[in-house]
Amino acid sequence: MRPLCLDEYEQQARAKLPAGVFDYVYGGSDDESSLRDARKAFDAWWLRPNVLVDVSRCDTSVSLLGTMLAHPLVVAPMAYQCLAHLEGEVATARAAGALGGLMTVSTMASRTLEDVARAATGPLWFQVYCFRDRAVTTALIRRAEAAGYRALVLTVDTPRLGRRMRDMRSGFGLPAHVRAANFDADVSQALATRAPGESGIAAHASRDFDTALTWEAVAWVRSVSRLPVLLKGVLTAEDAERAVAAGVDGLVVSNHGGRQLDGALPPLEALPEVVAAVRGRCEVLVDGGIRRGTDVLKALALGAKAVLVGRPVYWGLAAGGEEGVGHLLSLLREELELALALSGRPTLSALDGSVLRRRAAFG
Ligand SMILES: Cc1cc2nc3c(=O)[nH]c(=O)nc-3n(C[C@H](O)[C@H](O)[C@H](O)COP(=O)(O)O)c2cc1C
Ligand SMILES: CC(C)CC(=O)C(=O)O
Repeated sequence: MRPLCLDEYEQQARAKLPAGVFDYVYGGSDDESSLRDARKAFDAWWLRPNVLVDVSRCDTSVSLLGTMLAHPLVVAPMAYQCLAHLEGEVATARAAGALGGLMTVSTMASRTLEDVARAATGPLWFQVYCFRDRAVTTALIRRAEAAGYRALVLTVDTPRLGRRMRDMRSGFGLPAHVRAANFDADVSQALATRAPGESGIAAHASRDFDTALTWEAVAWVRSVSRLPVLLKGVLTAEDAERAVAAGVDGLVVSNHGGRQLDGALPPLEALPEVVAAVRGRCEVLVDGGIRRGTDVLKALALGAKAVLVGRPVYWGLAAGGEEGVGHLLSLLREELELALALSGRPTLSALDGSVLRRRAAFG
């Protein structure tokens, strides 16, 4: 039977993918406590529905940085999607666009950013990792501009890679048929499978990622491109304040899916302080642990304009390629629409703190 919810896609993917690939996607860093807590944070809120509201039509559409979208479910940037399906990011882009949504394409995609743009049926953002060699980053940004990407998402929580023990144990790296498609072959060689004990992903990151990244990089990215810039990986009011002062167009409240600093607070928990600090001066999005329509509803009620969905998209891709991602995203969109109806809030703009009650008062 076709999966009925996102977690059922995870089960299918677990059965289908090689164990090392499943672990790379599923896993977090160290003890994986941030990975678990991201989910638990949603349970800290109950919903307060209003009844006898006309919910015969519920509207999930939203405008993000000037682009109208049919729903607020943005595909998170995720590397190496050919690990899950031969078409990789191209299949994901087609599925996201068909449903009227937006996809963020990773610097470390396994299809070239131009291939993804050619196949895409909807808007794309380009996720930027800053490399030690700024010329490499500049060249990627120029290519993204030429290919029609609409914004740059600068990931700021990965100056060094978190210690992902699953990948170390399996000696995880890219199999021969998957490559870092935006780069020359030497990068894919650095990423190749290793002996158990060492991760190829970590080896590559420590070779090429800029460990000296500071706020200067934000000004630099803004100076090299006229595209809107979002920062991904902000978790505090003080960093949000600095980001706004630096002129960013958006923030993604994120702890990188629990794959970087283990013990970092759940993004949902960080969201209110970031929203309060931003005071409407830029867009605020959130990711981490979104698995149900009611999770999306809670994130929006706490002030996010949209959410990014990570691992579930990988599971949809593994289970059924473009069709799998399309069905998975439509399940989540339908769950969100039903959650709006049953909470008596027929539009996203009707969502605010009044739909939430902190569960700490319970037991
Ligand atoms: C397999 C995998 C690859 C990822 N690759 C990237 C990446 O290339 N760039 C990036 O900024 N974030 C990357 N992330 C983090 C996601 O963009 C996102 O922050 C996180 O997965 C959200 O949590 P969720 O998986 O619970 O939805 C990756 C996550 C996973 C699971
Ligand atoms: C290339 C990797 C650093 C991609 C990533 O961000 C991740 O695996 O979490």
